[in-house]
Amino acid sequence: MSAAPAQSPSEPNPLKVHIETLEKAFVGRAPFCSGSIPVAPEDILLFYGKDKNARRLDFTDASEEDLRHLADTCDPASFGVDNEDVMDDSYRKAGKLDIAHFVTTLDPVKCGLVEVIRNQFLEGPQVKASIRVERYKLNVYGREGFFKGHKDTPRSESMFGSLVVVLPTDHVGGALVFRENDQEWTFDSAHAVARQPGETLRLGYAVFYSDVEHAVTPVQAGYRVTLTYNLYFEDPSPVQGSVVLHDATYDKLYSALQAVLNDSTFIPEGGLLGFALRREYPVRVGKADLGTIEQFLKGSDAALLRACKALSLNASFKALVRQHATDPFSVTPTYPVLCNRIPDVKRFPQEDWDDYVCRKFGGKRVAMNVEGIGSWVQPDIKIHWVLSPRQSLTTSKQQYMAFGNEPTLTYVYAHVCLIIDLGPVGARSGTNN
Ligand SMILES: O=C(O)CCC(=O)C(=O)O
Ligand SMILES: [Fe+2]
Repeated sequence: MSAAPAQSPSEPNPLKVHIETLEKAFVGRAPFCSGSIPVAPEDILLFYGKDKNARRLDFTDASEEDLRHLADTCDPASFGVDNEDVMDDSYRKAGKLDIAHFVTTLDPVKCGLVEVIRNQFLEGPQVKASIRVERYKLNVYGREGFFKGHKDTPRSESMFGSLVVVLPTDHVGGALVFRENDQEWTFDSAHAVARQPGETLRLGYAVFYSDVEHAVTPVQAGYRVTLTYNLYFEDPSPVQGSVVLHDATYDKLYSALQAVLNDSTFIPEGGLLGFALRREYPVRVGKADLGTIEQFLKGSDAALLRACKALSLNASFKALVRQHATDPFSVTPTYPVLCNRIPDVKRFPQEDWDDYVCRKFGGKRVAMNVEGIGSWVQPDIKIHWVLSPRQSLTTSKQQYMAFGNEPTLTYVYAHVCLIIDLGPVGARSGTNN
């Protein structure tokens, strides 16, 4: 009888290789798309004002004087920190008009922007989802106007994205910058709308998931005028539609999961496979069950769930909650706890925090590296993380204190995980793959 060959130190660890395969497959498209689109002159008329004497501005030939009048009519734009409206021109220097103070002839459906959202931004069955485009604000950035990095405040569970339309005015600077993990993308919107005499008028646009950090760099000359819209899924987005649409991320994830699960050396005894979702999701403060998340998944997160369903895997959404000690030196460190819902941890006891969360919310302590944890504390479960959560999730005020474009604490962004409970080889799922 020959002994099983010992693994040499130079040989890659097969579990690690499989985990890396899954991680690579769980990469979707960039979290935004941008460009320019031709527009008819009659579609870029603006009527604005705060009293009976509204003014008409035609963007086909707006003069510097016209734009200055618009800028002077604007209110200084604030931004939201928690539920406070903060005015701080080291963070945002711009003028804004609320929807009561302007109307435009621009129709995002007629001018082709909704088509762009479907064809260039959404993926898989969501291409067919019905989308609501809600007019939100008009912003004017004069010389040295800017907006530092922020996420757009979630306004409901079904809000998935933001649309920024840059009107055709001569200006320099004011690029939109998107950041995610270690990546950064720049959309030079001034260049997108610049035109030589006789050239067609064009609108600049950017569509992005509203939980993506974005910023507007300083305007160096001219006026940059934008219209912003909030984007919602009108109905829960179809996870499995009758029409089969090509979805490259889904195909990659399906094949990778299938290949990995077919390998009988991959977690042969069964266990938990964890994916921190790529995007964050709006949850209502104080009513934070994870029930609505499935309906409004974005990009590669939606593809992942579809692939799990197609393979009949037992997958569920969970929140990984970590203790946030007000004074980390005064409490004993605890393991993070995996919960079925998002507990409101604000008033939890600091000592024996994990016991409390487990008891009250049916949570399970997860074996993870925690500095200073005593060997007498035992975790309840181990998760093989394909993508481990970078941040914890709580509803504590500090955790949610994020810079948004609107002061509100009705909805906040939550980090959520998808956990696959894998059976042993031969009984991986409901259909024994
Ligand atoms: O004006 C822009 O380009 C973006 C504005 C923005 O991010 C916001 O209003 O939240
Ligand atoms: Fe924004």
